[in-house]
Amino acid sequence: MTARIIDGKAFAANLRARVATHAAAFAAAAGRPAGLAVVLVGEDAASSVYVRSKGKATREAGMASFEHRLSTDVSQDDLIARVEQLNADPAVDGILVQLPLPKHLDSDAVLLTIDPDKDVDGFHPVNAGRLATGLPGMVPCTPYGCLLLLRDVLGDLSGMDAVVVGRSNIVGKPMAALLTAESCTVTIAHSRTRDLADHVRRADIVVAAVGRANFVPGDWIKPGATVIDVGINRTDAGLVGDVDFASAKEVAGAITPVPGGVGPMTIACLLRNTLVAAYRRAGIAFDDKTL
Ligand SMILES: Nc1nc(=O)c2c([nH]1)NC[C@@H]1CN(c3ccc(C(=O)N[C@@H](CCC(=O)O)C(=O)O)cc3)C=[N+]21
Repeated sequence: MTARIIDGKAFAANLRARVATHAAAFAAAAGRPAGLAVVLVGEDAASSVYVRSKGKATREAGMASFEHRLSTDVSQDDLIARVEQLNADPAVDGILVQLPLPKHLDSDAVLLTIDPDKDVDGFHPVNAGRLATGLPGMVPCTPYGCLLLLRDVLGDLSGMDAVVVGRSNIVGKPMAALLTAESCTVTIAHSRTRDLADHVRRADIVVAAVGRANFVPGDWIKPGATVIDVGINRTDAGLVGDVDFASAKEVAGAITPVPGGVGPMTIACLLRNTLVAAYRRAGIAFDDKTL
């Protein structure tokens, strides 16, 4: 059996087009476009490219993009002052502080400063708590993008066995919370998990987010399972995921490629979250389940 390759790039393009339609309606209703502010500290080349492509996607969706570039040696106080300025700015609906930050900065303290209702990354502990308790809030972009792909492939996820490999606050933990809310039976596996292969072999859904190239081999995958690969690892062989794609695609029912899988969904969901934040802040009704 050879797996269906899940086209995250096409799905994300479709989602961005739908966001653009709603963003135009928002601008007409609110008398201003939805706005996303991205704060980039330092000159890291990869981050710079990434921030530029986010700005482009934001404008293409009919939203305002505000880029704030700060010097590598910016002080903690000055960075926090910048975030507070964006919290107070009525034209800004979403704030994203590009991670990782230079080592002299305390990213937890910076993330705590972001107004939770403008926290389009969903990284603020208030949003983690809202997600864990089923309250409306901002959901982290990458796990939400994974969920949209899973629903598209599988429909109702209720009762399925899911394994999330990786327990980060950015992907693993919120992914597990989302799958639990979909009534999956969720296992969170990590570097200390015993008999990891056995856990993965039981899973109808495998989400790999460990940050290690080709970490999950095909012979761990249950035949027909749906495999979502969150990893983006730069190797001599190019960009590869956390799943060994060549062997896994021979066993899985469906699998995301790297690149072209989860990555493009992350950006599309960032735009989606910015629109949701804009509607909530403006007090205009919007059914965010349609996005
Ligand atoms: N506050 C914050 N929020 C983030 O969401 C955030 C961040 N910081 N720091 C960096 C990481 C990385 N990240 C990616 C998003 C999309 C692709 C993406 O679209 N990748 C494409 C192309 C990859 C390529 O060719 O380089 C793909 O997978 O097909 C990659 C990486 C978001 N991040």
